[in-house]
Amino acid sequence: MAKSKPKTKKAPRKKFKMPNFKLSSQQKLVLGSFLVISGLLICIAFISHLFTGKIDQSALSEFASRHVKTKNWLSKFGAWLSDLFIQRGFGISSFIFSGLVFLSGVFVLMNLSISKLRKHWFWGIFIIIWISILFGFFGDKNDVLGGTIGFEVNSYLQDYIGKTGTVLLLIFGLITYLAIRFKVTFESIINVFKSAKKDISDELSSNAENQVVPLNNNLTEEAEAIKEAYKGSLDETESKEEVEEKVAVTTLKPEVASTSFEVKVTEEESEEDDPSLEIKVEEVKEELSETDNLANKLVEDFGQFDPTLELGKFQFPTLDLLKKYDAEGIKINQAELEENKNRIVDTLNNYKIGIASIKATIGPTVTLYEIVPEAGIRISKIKNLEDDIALSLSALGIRIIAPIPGKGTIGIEVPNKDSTIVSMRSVIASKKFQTTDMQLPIALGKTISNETFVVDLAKMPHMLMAGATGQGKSVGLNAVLTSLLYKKHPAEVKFVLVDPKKVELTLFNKIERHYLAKLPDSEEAIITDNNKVINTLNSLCIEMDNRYELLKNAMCRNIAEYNEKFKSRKLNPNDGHQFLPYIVLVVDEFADLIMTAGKEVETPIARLAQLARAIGIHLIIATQRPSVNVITGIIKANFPARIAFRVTSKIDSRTILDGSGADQLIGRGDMLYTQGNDLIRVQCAFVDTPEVERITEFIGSQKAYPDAYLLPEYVGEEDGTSLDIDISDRDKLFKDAAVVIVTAQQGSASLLQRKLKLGYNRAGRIIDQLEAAGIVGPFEGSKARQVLITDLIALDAHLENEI
Ligand SMILES: Nc1ncnc2c1ncn2[C@@H]1O[C@H](COP(=O)(O)OP(=O)(O)OP(=O)(O)O)[C@@H](O)[C@H]1O
Repeated sequence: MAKSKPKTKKAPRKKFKMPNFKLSSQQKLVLGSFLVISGLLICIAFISHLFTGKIDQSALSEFASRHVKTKNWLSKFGAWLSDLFIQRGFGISSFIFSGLVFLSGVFVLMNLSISKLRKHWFWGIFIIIWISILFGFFGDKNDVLGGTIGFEVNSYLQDYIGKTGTVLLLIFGLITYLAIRFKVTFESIINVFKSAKKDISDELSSNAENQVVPLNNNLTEEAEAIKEAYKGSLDETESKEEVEEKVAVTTLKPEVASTSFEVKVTEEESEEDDPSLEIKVEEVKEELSETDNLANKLVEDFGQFDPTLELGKFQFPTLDLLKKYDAEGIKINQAELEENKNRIVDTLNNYKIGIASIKATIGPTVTLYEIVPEAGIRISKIKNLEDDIALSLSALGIRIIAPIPGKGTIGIEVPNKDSTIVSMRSVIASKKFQTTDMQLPIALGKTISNETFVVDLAKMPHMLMAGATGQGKSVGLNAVLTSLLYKKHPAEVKFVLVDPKKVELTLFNKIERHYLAKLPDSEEAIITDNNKVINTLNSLCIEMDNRYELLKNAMCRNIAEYNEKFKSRKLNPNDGHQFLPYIVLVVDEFADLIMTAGKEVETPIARLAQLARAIGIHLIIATQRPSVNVITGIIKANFPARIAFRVTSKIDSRTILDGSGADQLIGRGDMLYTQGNDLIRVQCAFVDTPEVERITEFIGSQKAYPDAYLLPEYVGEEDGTSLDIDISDRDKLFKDAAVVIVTAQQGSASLLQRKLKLGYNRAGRIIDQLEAAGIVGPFEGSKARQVLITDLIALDAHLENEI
């Protein structure tokens, strides 16, 4: 048996996407029953046409007249429809059409797979046409069997390929239908013939055997009974032999049946062996839980939760707010290239280093010369010549990468005489940034091969940025913030900005109510006072703990999963669940902060850096002095993504990058980026203050939220309330807390934490005060405390009695 070729993997076919209009259960019932009834009516009209079609023919010409009567069981409409489909269309195969309409109704009613229905329709129409052509072959023009279309197609085919050609085409059509629709193969046809042959021969032989069986001796009890019965009803003329023969046939019947069963089994076996047969895997529907059902219903009724709805009309900043620079686009200076190449080759030759080949890649600020040294040259020898090469090229910022990872060449980066500005506009407009599906995409600039460099802050998950003064840090921070403003809706991301220099980030004040987060009692969202930073950082830690609690309750592992679940309405807002925006904490001049606040800042920063990645809080820390007492081991360990602008010493470079290189950069946004392994040289995108101003103004002039995003309140240990039960010493939020607890009838500290955005300690203290006031019962282990007041009226009365 010829083996069919192993199937090669098909390239994924682009699936036709149906427009996504979902029907509610009620709409499905209406549409489904409409289709089922239509299918039946069409069928009735067609059947009637077989009897009344001829009579109705004349009436059809005066169809519009009300007085003209038709005989069709569905009257004029039925007569018209059947004439259209059967007489002028496809003949009697049109019945299949009514079947397809009926089937569609059943599919809609029973909520079956649309793709299967599509298959039924495709093959249904195929067979309608095929049958119509087949009957058209034999019939005449007005024949009900083939219809006009069948006849016309036939005569067309016969004009071009003759009768024989038409017959062969029909046979081919049938084979195609059987092969694809019913998975018939050549082998299976042969098997059918074989089994039929076997069947017949078996039957013949068994018949022959029957005749020689000595009936009288072998009759079973059952046979005896039948024999008796036959005897009773025996016609006088029937002989005894005849009766016995009948009985023998009856008793032998099971044997014949078992033979045919055997044939069936062999058929099945041959099917199993057949390699061309595809196995169909039944899709098993996942059982939905009660909450899933509710969520599905809510989504069906209201659609997915849209966090952007409150600012539904929000418009993202347009590209024309960003400046276009003249000096954009790489210009190739052939003379410079040639000159540098000759110098590199000469310098290396002076040290007896031969070069096999050299290649140049021109970037916005530096050109990378990749050389392949001749065999036998030690790489370290070239690496040691860094200064000599720099001297001979009389250029700053030469960096030697020996070898370039994964390439087997040695790279020498030489700054271009005229560098080109990488504008923010060009990177934002790039396809890479526009089409990215990253969660927090940041267009940092362009690489040496002039590709836009986009990274995902959510994956980093935190970023450390260092560089000497005036080398492009602030511009870098602005580039990061601008990227996010161009890609994220105010509902999706919030910034916490810490700016001890007081001037760098002030422009972002305009978007306070859109994008910024702040402490409830602070006036300014941008934090310039170092003491306030401590509160904010601790508040972020509380927010982190709260978010972890929410994620734990929702059984999600990260913020993306949680938000997805919330959007599909599987989380109940009454349980404190809400859509969680990403929070990006930007700290400029971190060194200054460490100097003034020291450990108090370091601890929460380290906590956030260690834990906050899963719950969507990301840190960006910038510093001028990347010395070891600023970037401590614990901070460094949690900031795998680092950006180094030009630094003044090799030691600084080592602190920030764990290697040299940053000291050889040329400044003005020239930077090295690492995410733990390779160093990538990137020219940072340039965004000027007026551009940032235009963007913030554009956003700030639009409708905003009533307030900035409020972080949970943090009460420093020293100004916290004591556990005293004295009424005057109660927490400020005591009454609010009592209302929350009584309304929810649930005495738990975590409820207070969520509803009032409190830290754990403060919520715990309030619960103790509530207990002392007789509002909640005593601590009951893992269970929530009992609430002793039943409603708000009783609560008011209770509190008044106290005074
Ligand atoms: N990506 C860039 N492309 C071109 N020029 C740049 C780029 N980044 C910075 N510059 C130039 O360098 C100057 C200083 O940049 P920036 O203000 O960002 O430095 P800085 O590192 O923040 O300094 P400081 O720490 O003192 O605030 C800018 O005014 C600009 O002229």
